[in-house]
Amino acid sequence: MNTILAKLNLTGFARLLLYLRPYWKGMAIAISSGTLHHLFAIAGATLAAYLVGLTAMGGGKEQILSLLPALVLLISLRVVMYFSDMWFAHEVAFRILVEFRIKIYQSVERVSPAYLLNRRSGELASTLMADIEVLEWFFAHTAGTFLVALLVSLITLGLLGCINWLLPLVVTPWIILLFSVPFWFSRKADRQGKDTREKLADINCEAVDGVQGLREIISFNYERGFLDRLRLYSDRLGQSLYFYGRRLGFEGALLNIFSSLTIICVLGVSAYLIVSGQMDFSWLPVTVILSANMLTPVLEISSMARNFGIILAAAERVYTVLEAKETVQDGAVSLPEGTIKPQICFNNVSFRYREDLPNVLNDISFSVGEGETVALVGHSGVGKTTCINLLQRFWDVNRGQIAFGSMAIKELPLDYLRSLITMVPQDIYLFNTSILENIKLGKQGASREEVKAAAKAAYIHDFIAGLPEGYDTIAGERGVKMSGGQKQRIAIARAMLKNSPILILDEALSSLDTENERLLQESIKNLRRGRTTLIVAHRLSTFRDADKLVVLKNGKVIEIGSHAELMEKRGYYGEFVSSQVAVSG
Ligand SMILES: Nc1ncnc2c1ncn2[C@@H]1O[C@H](COP(=O)(O)OP(=O)(O)OP(=O)(O)O)[C@@H](O)[C@H]1O
Repeated sequence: MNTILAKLNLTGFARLLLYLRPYWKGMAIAISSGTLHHLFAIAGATLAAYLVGLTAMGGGKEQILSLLPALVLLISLRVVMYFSDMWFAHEVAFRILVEFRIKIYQSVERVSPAYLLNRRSGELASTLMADIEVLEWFFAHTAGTFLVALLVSLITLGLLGCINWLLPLVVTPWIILLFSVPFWFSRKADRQGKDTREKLADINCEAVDGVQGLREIISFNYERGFLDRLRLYSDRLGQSLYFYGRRLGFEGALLNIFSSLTIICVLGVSAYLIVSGQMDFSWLPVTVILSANMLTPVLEISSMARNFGIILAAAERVYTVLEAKETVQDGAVSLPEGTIKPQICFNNVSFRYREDLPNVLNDISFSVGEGETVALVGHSGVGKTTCINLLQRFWDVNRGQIAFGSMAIKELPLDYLRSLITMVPQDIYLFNTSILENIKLGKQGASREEVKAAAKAAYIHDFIAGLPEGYDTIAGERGVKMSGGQKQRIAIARAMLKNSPILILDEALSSLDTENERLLQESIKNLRRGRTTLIVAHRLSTFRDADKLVVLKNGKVIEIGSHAELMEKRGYYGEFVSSQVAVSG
């Protein structure tokens, strides 16, 4: 759907309207109910006006009483139709918004993590929540209302024509004028709408930053500085909204003037028709009521159209996420024949993050044999994390190849590739659900017993069992209720359950206390058993334990060998270890 929309290059509203297609039945009911609601309202008011005219002209009591039930019926029908209009229009709108939210989330997943690295979480949150919310105006109150206004205007003009042909002739230009007012300012409205959405996203970004960095803000006494920033962004939003509101006010004033002039013209023409004997006086209230009621949906749509700028800007921001391009293409559709050898081979790999940036990796080659543990070693920024990003195909190499045995990873379906790899990152994310569910992320259908076995192997079972609610304890948002070491061991239990042949460990930079460190090392040892493991290593204890070390410098592999071999060589690695020992103490 997204690619079709992009190919057709349909602009703003036409693209939004395409999303209504699957809901055409609900929309048809909403539009019919909306039209009937307005028509019953007009008919009721017209009948009431006619009765007033009749009474003023000294009409018969029986005739007036005989028309009263019809008036009650029209008012009741109007209420029922209003209810049905609101119900169906909102039902359709909210179903589309749910679909949009899911689609956006799927799009973010599809293009992650490269996409997320270039965007602030507040900006994405703003699109996911606020921008989508704005689209509700369009789906619930604009698309159908526009058709209703058009239908009601045409029907009412016909009715006025039945009273006298001059009346629709006078009213039509005003209706066209009222419809067209928002379009006179559409360029300005689009520009202002875009600006306010951007300013709103900026302030959302700041707010999210403030919540995420609250600990730093408090511990560095940055409250005042942060509040100043927040005020600055609020002022910018306020200024943008001021200009937006000023235009809205001006358009609103024009709409008011034109609608008043419409009624005055109708009154003037009616007076002329009565004086010239072309219309009976009893029709005067009817013509006024008819034209006033006809203006209601027209003004509704014109008022809505004044917000088109914001709606379009929100829609554009939603499309930007929906149509974001994947950094890597999932070319392969079928699984490879035979089994994949869990042997990692980097063959002359070169890579840069962007065309305009220098290479991060330069012609690097190394391999990790089946069941072997290899540690990537080197100073900060040398490209260790980049290697593991490329292995998971978050980005594709610019030159060379990464393969499992002889099978290039590019030839594997992405889902399959990622099912072969388990990553234990530095920064562990625990969801705000039970510890059981958090561990089960590794294997969603796992039984309680399987989860317990994994937790035991990760040396975290005793800790969990000691909690008042055991495995059903809520881990807390971002896992705040646990220590760093405990979170890491939960992540290791997760990885145990996933049971993939290839393991990537991004070793945490900070050291743990002795007991936690011992438990962590034991659990990692269990996890590594029988798996091909690539570690981004920071600690000497990890370098020593690895079967092989790949030493990186300036994006190049400069030494490969075991700790003992490299120490004996007294080359770059020897110097690196000495610097590490010096730093640690
Ligand atoms: N998304 C990105 N866009 C542009 N440059 C990046 C990106 N990610 C990393 N880099 C750059 O690539 C280089 C290698 O980064 P990488 O994270 O791989 O280093 P590292 O060896 O893992 O460092 P550390 O030990 O500090 O984690 C660095 O110069 C970094 O600034």
